[in-house]
Amino acid sequence: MDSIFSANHSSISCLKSRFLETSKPEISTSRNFSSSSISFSGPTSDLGAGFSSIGFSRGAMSSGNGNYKPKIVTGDYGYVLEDVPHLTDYLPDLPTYSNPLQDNPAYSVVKQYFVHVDDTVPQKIVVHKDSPRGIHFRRAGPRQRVYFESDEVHACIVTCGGLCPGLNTVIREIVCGLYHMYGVKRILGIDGGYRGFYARNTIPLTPKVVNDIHKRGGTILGTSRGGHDTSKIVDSIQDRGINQVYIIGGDGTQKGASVIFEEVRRRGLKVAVAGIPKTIDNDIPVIDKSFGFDTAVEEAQRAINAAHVEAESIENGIGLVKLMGRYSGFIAMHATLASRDVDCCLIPESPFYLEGEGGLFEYIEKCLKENGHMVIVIAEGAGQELLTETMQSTQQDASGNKLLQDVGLWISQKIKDFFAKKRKMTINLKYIDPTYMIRAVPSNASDNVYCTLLAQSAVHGAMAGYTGFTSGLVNGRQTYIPFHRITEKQNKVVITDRMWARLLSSTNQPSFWCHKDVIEDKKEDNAKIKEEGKQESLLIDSKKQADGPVAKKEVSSM
Ligand SMILES: Nc1ncnc2c1ncn2[C@@H]1O[C@H](COP(=O)(O)OP(=O)(O)O)[C@@H](O)[C@H]1O
Ligand SMILES: O=P(O)(O)OC[C@H]1O[C@](O)(COP(=O)(O)O)[C@@H](O)[C@@H]1O
Ligand SMILES: [Mg+2]
Repeated sequence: MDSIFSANHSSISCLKSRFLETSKPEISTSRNFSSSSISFSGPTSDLGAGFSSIGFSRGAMSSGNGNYKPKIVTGDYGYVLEDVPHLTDYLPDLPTYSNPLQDNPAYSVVKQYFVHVDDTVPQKIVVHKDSPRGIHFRRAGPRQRVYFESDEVHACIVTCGGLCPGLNTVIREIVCGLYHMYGVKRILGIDGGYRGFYARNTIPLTPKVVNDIHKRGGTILGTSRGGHDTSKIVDSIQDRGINQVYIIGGDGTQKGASVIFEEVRRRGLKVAVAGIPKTIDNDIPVIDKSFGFDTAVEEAQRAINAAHVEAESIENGIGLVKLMGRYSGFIAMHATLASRDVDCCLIPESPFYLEGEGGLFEYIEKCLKENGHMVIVIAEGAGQELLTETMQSTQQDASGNKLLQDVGLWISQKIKDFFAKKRKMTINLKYIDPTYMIRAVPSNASDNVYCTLLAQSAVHGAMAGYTGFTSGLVNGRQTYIPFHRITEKQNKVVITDRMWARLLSSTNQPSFWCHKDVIEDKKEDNAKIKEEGKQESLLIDSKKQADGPVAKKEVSSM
């Protein structure tokens, strides 16, 4: 549990009711439809027996989360479900329909068509005998009852932010999923990212239109940064009569999706807002990994191979490859681990230094002496703190992301200068920058399968009336994750984790860490783990307090 979680006792609303997905949700919570301070409690159809829900407020919400109060359900043994919003949270009287998948010949052999409403997926799977069961997310998949009739649905899809392999596959599978599984015929593509909602024409999408697009890189819808104007976007959604919005994009995009959801809810619209997380940098938290990441790592191998061939063919050859990773070095780390030809991997999370004992130059010299060549992989965000003040950029892109200087060029120059001036040694450095090549390719086979699952999960979720969620893989299972969990922080390589140790032992590079730093960091980690444990018990205690005698009576009357 995050330390920024703080219980808000006044917003606690108890809800105990046996769930039956076949029945219309019973609403037993207080709701305030006109204001944004709704105390969210899930539709009873989505709560398992014996669980209760509790409204929580976050002390520090990331931008785009407005007044949203996380929807928390607690159970025995420290079980916590971070649930996603549902349309019935603010539109309690929505009718339900039986899921058309029941009549779909493709699914007729499936033993169990529908995901059990009680199915949730744990965030932590490594546990001890006495560990509380911890945080869970709702399992994704088709539900027995849906909240939209097929011909009522008017869906739209938008792609935002930087490119990533697999965008077209996700678009294709949303269209085909809606069309073939749910009989939805009206699907629009929004042209060129968020601003396309109000500044461009739309693109009608059918299975025929999207049939072959997964074989192409990029996004057939186009993308952009900036241009998020919430009221214009929601006006456009309302004016066009759109009632399902599929938003594919990274952390910035999901923040944008979160404020769209807030505005839709404030206006009381029957519009499901579903996110599909996209990030080549793999910097979105909670999920196992992002789609396109494997493809990018695979594509990076080509650049690393080229660097290796160049380096080993010439005396004192150094092959330097710059890979993407603004704040997170996952691509560089995985590409290095996959390649085995890399002697040094530099990422934003692991500060390094150039000169002196244990520094980069000393290590390069050692590699050249021992092997006659070496390969270095550097993530674009690595070593930014080493650039001189004049080199450090204050510029931002249209979305407000910091624009980085080319660390690859900078470090190439530094290495050349050092060996020429200080060692009077001739080195041959070849700098390869495949940045855009690794994200402009079509997704590989495993990413295609992953994209399909993410897209279909999003479709099942929206049809089932869930909203304000991102579809994501958690411990190998498809889940629905509330937006705030995706946007509140960035996923980063933890250099005190075993994965980074594996990398260090594979490259034999220096850690650039002194013993004291390691101890300090471990202390910090332990303190964090303790704090997390404390927060989880706090959540459960306040839940028990909130239940009190009234809740007990409700339980016994079930
Ligand atoms: N805090 C935010 N609130 C609303 N919209 C945002 C926010 N941050 C980014 N966006 C919008 O999301 C879109 C994509 O963001 P960007 O950071 O460029 O890419 P990514 O989603 O891949 O991280 C842009 O159109 C941007 O305007
Ligand atoms: O030149 P662009 O399109 O701004 O993209 C460059 C940036 O995009 C990224 O791939 C990440 O982009 P997103 O945040 O859109 O996922 C970074 O690694 C890189 O710095
Ligand atoms: Mg981003």
